[in-house]
Amino acid sequence: MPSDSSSDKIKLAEEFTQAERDAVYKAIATRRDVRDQFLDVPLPDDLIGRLLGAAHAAPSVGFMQPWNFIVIRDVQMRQAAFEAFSRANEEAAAMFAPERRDLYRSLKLEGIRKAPVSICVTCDPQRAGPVVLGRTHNPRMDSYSTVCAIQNLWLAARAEGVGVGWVSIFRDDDVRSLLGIPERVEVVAWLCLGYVESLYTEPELAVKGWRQRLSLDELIFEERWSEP
Ligand SMILES: Cc1cc2c(cc1C)N(C[C@H](O)[C@H](O)[C@H](O)COP(=O)(O)O)c1[nH]c(=O)[nH]c(=O)c1N2
Repeated sequence: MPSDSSSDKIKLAEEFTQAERDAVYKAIATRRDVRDQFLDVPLPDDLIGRLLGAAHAAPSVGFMQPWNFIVIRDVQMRQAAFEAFSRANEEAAAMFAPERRDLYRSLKLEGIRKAPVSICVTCDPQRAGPVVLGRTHNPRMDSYSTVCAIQNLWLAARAEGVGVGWVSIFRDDDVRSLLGIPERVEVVAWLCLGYVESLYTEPELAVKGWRQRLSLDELIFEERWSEP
């Protein structure tokens, strides 16, 4: 006989039709990071609102909800962010071994000016006071929570036909001063959003020979860490 808790689980599974389950996995499998495929078409405010609603529904440590979302449409702001990216990207290129550098330089790693909207996602470590349920022994849990919000937004955007690109090639201070973000607040992500003409079916970095997807089987351990 199944225990009460396992029959409850089975009931919960019935709340999604097979088509709804398929849709969730489809969004996960076909979500891509978008750099260059953005269309010059504005995103409606209500759509942006739904995406932010999805982000705000994310789990967070101690229900801290440490995120803020700075919505940036202004062309000059996006141009300034692009210039900050370009400076950081030059520094980044120099860090790769010479044989990788040309390939690195050939990659398009942002869509800041092409995408009509950027959203900077931040994390306020003071949102819920000095002691937070679940964060007592690892303060990074607030950043992890914010990343959960970003992933929710990213998947919801895929279902809405909106591309998202995460740009992290910035000096932190450049983004902070551009957007007036206080020192205590962490800059977690600069996201570029827009309708897209098409999406890669595989990660663009894999298609362009930068790095391939790892085998999942090799990443799963049974019971204990067991590196070969
Ligand atoms: C935290 C973080 C930061 C970045 C990224 C992702 C994440 C999670 N990615 C996107 C990344 O390259 C991409 O997710 C992988 O290559 C896998 O491709 P898909 O997302 O499956 O298309 C990314 N891409 C890019 O072109 N410029 C960037 O600065 C970043 N930064």
